[in-house]
Amino acid sequence: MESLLSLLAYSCLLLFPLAAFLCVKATWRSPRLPPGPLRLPIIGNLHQLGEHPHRSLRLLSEKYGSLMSLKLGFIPTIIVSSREMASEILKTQDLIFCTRPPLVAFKRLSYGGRDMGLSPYSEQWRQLRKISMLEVFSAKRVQAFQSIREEEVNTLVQTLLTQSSSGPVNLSEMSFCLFNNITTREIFGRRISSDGDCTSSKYHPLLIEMMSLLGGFFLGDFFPSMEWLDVITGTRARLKRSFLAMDEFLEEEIEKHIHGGGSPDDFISVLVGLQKDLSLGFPLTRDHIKGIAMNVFLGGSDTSASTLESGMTELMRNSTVMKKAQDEVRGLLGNKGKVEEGDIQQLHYLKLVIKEVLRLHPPAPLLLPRECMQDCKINGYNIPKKARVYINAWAIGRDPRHWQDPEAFIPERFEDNDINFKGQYFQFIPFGSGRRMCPGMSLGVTAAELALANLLYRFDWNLPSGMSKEDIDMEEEFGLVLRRKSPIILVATPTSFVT
Ligand code: HEM
Repeated sequence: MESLLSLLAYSCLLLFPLAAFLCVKATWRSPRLPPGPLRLPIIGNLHQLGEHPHRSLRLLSEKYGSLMSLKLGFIPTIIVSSREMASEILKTQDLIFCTRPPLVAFKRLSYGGRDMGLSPYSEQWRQLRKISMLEVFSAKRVQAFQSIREEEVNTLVQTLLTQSSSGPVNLSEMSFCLFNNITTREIFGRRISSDGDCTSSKYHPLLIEMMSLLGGFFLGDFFPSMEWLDVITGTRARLKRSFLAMDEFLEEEIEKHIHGGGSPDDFISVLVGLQKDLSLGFPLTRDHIKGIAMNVFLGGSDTSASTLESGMTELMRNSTVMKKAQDEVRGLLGNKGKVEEGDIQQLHYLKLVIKEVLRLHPPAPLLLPRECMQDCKINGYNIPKKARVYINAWAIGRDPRHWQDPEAFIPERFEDNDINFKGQYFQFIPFGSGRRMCPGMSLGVTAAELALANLLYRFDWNLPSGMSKEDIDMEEEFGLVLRRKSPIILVATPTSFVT
């Protein structure tokens, strides 16, 4: 009986994407579109809008305008694809839009609203964000982790030296491994895998599974009255299983820290220490600590890995840019042997390359969803309370009204202007903006810059034999975080600078 119900539920699920696709297509072609924002009677979720929702949504927005209003299941949903509208939502009316929707996975992974990244806006959330910004994500803490980043990048280089002699290397996997280790050392004071290899760690598949669940499809998110279907399809059980495995791991780590383990600077030590601080204004519970640790674990690895992976991919396609970036770092460092963080400030072109990577390949293409807290108007359009809001940073970064030759990889476009990704230039918002802006920006960018600089300084890079740059697969796989569909496999040749 149970398997029959599962079969029925899965058949329904298979029909949803089709229904969504047909509905979008049908309305798209309709000559009788209502004036104002487009209303599409669609069923399903963003993932059903085609394989690359950010791409499909851009096509739709080019046709119908920079603010689209959809009905996803029973949920009014707004998609914003212009700099002006993004500024309106993330700056002018940020207070109305700074909450997260109560998605099934968000509720579970936030410990029922006790974390920072996935919880709704509340006075308690405000306090938690304030404390985290001061104690966990501060410039002082970024500085304190310098040696972790340098050691881990050095481990990557050593792994590359060993593996490069026996053929092409999987740089996507290595980059994921690098940031996984940096992140876990920052949180727990220890890496969770052996040197250069994270695929053998039991937490590697867990992290992948959790990321997939975070960006995954739960019927309850679109048809709240049909949440029971997620039980039948098994997605709820999957979520519960992964959450409990992660929770057990976090519990063990916190216990170790309480009994003197970890390192004094790691996030868990800092948060456990803060529990004794009576001036916080609210009790910092173990669930809060686990919630923040979970945020960093999930938000810190994939995003930075995606930046490095996209960066190397673009450089392989653009040999002039690659040469210019390599000349810069090699010219500056000479025979020093390795790039350290103190050198990065002088690598101006490398910084432009990272900006261009984040413009064309923002690791979170639709940011994280927001929810409208009260009825309001955006540029004359009525937005209902509880509407779910996605900001298409991917499309905004490619908007021809603000970027010349937007699809081309040209780091020089950032040369003679102040445009940066710190949330003031709404044509370029890979980290979001406003109250919910990414707090890990400096941690992520500093590590990605250091890793890229070392890869360019210490190795020459080529495609595997028989492959030309036109063969590089630029397909991106959609999830909460953007990753390449095929890993980037390259031949690394150590230079004489390597020690
Ligand atoms: C290149 C690297 C990264 C990118 C592109 C990135 C991007 C983002 C984006 C787009 C958001 C949503 C912002 C919004 O809703 O307006 C976000 C939120 C967040 N990120 Fe990052 N991120 C990166 C690295 C990191 C790192 C390294 C950490 C932790 C160490 C981190 C932790 C978080 C957290 C906790 C939030 C939730 C903030 C909140 O809701 O208050 N991120 N990130």
